[in-house]
Amino acid sequence: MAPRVLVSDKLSPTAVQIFKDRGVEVDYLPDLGKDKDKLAEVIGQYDGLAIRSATKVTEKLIAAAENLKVVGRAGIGVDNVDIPAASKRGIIVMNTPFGNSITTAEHAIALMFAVARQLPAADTSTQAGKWEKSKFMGVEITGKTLGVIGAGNIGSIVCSRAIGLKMQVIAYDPFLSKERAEEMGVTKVELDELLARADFITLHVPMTDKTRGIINAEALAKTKKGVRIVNCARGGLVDEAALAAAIKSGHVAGAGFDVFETEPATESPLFGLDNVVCTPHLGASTTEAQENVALQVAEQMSDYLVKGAVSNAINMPSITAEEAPILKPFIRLADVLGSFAGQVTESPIKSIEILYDGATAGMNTRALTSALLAGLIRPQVADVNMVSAPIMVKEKGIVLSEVKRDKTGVYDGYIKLTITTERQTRSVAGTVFSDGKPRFIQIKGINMDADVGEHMIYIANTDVPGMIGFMGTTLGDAGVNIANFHLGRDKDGGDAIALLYVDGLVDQAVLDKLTANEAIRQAKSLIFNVD
Ligand SMILES: NC(=O)c1ccc[n+]([C@@H]2O[C@H](COP(=O)([O-])OP(=O)(O)OC[C@H]3O[C@@H](n4cnc5c(N)ncnc54)[C@H](O)[C@@H]3O)[C@@H](O)[C@H]2O)c1
Ligand SMILES: O=C(O)[C@H](O)COP(=O)(O)O
Repeated sequence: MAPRVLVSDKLSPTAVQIFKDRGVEVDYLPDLGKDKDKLAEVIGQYDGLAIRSATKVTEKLIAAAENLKVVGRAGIGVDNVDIPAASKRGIIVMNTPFGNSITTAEHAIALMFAVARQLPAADTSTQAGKWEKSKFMGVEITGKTLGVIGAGNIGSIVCSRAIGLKMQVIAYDPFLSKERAEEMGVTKVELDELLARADFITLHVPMTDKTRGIINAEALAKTKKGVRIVNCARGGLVDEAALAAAIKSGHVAGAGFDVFETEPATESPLFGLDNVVCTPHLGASTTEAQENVALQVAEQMSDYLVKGAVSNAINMPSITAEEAPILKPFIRLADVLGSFAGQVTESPIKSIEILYDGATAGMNTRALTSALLAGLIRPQVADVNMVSAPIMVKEKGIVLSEVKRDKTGVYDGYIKLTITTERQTRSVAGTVFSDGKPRFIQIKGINMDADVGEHMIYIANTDVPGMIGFMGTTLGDAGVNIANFHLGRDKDGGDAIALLYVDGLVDQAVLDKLTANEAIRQAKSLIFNVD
């Protein structure tokens, strides 16, 4: 029987044709995404669901989706999909990472111009028969400083367009290396400097716990008087109420918003304010971008449903059916090693070296490297996947090297990741035991044997007596239950590390109590995907 796909948001007809051409039955019901009850009633009949941002793929919908195998997002952001819930049910979530980047960057530039020259208000006034020439005094863009928050796919295109407009471009992005910034012709700065210097600010970051409210009242207070702010990324990155207050006070001169805290946005503190230009999440809405993403999503979903090929999956590595059973646990290991390094590293990465020792050297190291890079970048870029991670690493100018060698030690095979940042070099190695589970076997050159839990604490300390007791008591007093406690120290006995497998996420206040002990240099809460 042919697989069945439901298209529940407005997609280019190209998608429907591709599904049909590839032997997939397709129902095109573009308004269904807005009716969650009706959608839940019918979703059980489908193998695939093709969406944009209107359909919310919630845990409840997934529970009703008995036959669903793949969700295809014709676009970039998958924040409307409950990925952990989908993963738990074995549903692959795919996106189309690059198809609408140019279009969205152009929309951000368009909003910047619209705000600089008050175009919508001037248009309304002129068409109303008024001729208010002196009311609509604008500002030039040439020579002004543009602060770009997030210099990834879209942000970097905005940078290049702004440079073409003769703007000075400064960028804040923890994952942007100085070399890549130089190559792009932009100056890498910290957030506070960007806020203080920018005449225009534009946001191009994903929505994560770190970026939610990145422009809040406190950040706005650090901006230059007369700043204009554009948000074409995700609603909630900017605190709309705080921005509205700053516009009313005259501190912020204008704002261009395509995305809102609640969408569809029927009300917002920004609505009705002078020199606020709003569009209804139109960033990706051009004929070209919609053709790109529709074509790509239909091809990817059909390839999966008909041939079992996986590409651009957020929650699943791309591997063939034959190699899957052997590779899968090592893919998990690679992801865990990358994720460990990504979570403990706080400065831009300059180079990555991956050593494949013994059995791992003979495996599909491309897939392993992609999984490792996805794990490494995920703490900064939530929507990264195995396909987009290597491209992102390349675009960021990070030097990547792989070394393969014959078995050298007691393990049949292991993977070692060494990353060099502007501040230090850090390494982590791991293997897979016969139970199929990943283990950390070395961190910073210190041997250990630690299994991987969903919630862990990493502690780096000086090797002095009493540390185990101190850690145990501090965590015990805070009600943190320790499932497993792994220790290691270097040969000379100077440095020690501990990896604790705990029952849940540990508050920063508890970690601060640990680092208050002068023997503890770093205490970090880590989360791993253990599915
Ligand atoms: N308005 C629209 O219709 C529309 C269309 C497409 C994409 N988007 C949104 O645009 C945003 C950017 O998309 P993209 O494809 O460029 O993503 P991307 O992953 O290529 O780039 C995001 C960049 O943000 C950086 N970053 C992550 N955390 C950061 C932080 N805390 N501070 C500063 N920088 C940080 C990353 O290092 C990365 O370089 C996403 O939120 C996406 O969902 C909106
Ligand atoms: O993340 C994206 O790709 C954009 O937000 C576009 O969303 P849309 O497909 O609903 O226009």
